[in-house]
Amino acid sequence: MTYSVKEIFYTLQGEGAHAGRPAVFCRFSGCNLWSGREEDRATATCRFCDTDFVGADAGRFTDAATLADAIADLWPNKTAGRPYVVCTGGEPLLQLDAALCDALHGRGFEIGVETNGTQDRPSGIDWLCVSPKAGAPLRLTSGDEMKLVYPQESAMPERFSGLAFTHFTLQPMDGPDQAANIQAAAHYCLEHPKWHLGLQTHKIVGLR
Ligand SMILES: C[S@@+](CC[C@H](N)C(=O)[O-])C[C@H]1O[C@@H](n2cnc3c(N)ncnc32)[C@H](O)[C@@H]1O
Ligand SMILES: Nc1nc2[nH]cc(C(=O)O)c2c(=O)[nH]1
Ligand code: SF4
Ligand SMILES: [Mg+2]
Repeated sequence: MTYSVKEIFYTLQGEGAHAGRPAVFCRFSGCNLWSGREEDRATATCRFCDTDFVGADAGRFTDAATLADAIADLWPNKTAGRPYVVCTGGEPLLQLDAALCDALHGRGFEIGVETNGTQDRPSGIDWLCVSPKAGAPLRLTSGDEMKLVYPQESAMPERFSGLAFTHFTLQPMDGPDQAANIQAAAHYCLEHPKWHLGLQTHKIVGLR
């Protein structure tokens, strides 16, 4: 298995129930719901993406051990705090497999994943965060966190609130309507306390 990786970086998890936790991010190249090209955005299945995942700027890794080593190299202090890696993208479940999970566990990492939920999961994921997209079939209907970007026509929270997740996070959509979306998401949570408001804190702090 060759892994195409856009970027690997150390930061704070900005989103969801683990917000504030130091983590190495591994952003895989490519997504099944958008090509990543601006000229395709208007006709893509997922049209609000805030991320550049085109190209393998960090490299093509021909085996799991080499990629796991590159991730482990960025963890700052090998003795304090459980090392945490967040696999994202693009769509990480197009590439993340059990061999890479094993290699990361072998280096002491706890493994978080950010996924659009359209692909099956390999074994070995410790924290699965699913973020469904309107118009894309949802295959992963259970996990640790449901993190819904709000609002999305035809993917409103009522559709997902009965699924088997431990945490339900409503994340306001960034873009031209961000201020209104934050207000609307906050009020939705007040009226539906199962859902917790989740802001993209790395953008506030100025971290990647
Ligand atoms: C860039 S995606 C990569 C992982 C995966 N493809 C997914 O969609 O979950 C990482 C997270 O950012 C969220 N996201 C993407 N664009 C956003 C935006 N404009 N506003 C708020 N959240 C956004 C996604 O829903 C997802 O939870
Ligand atoms: N700091 C930080 N936290 C994040 N949480 C999810 C992210 C993502 O793009 O998947 C992300 C990201 O891009 N940066
Ligand atoms: S599914 Fe995720 S990576 Fe793909 S376009 Fe949507 S937000 Fe971006
Ligand atoms: Mg991001």
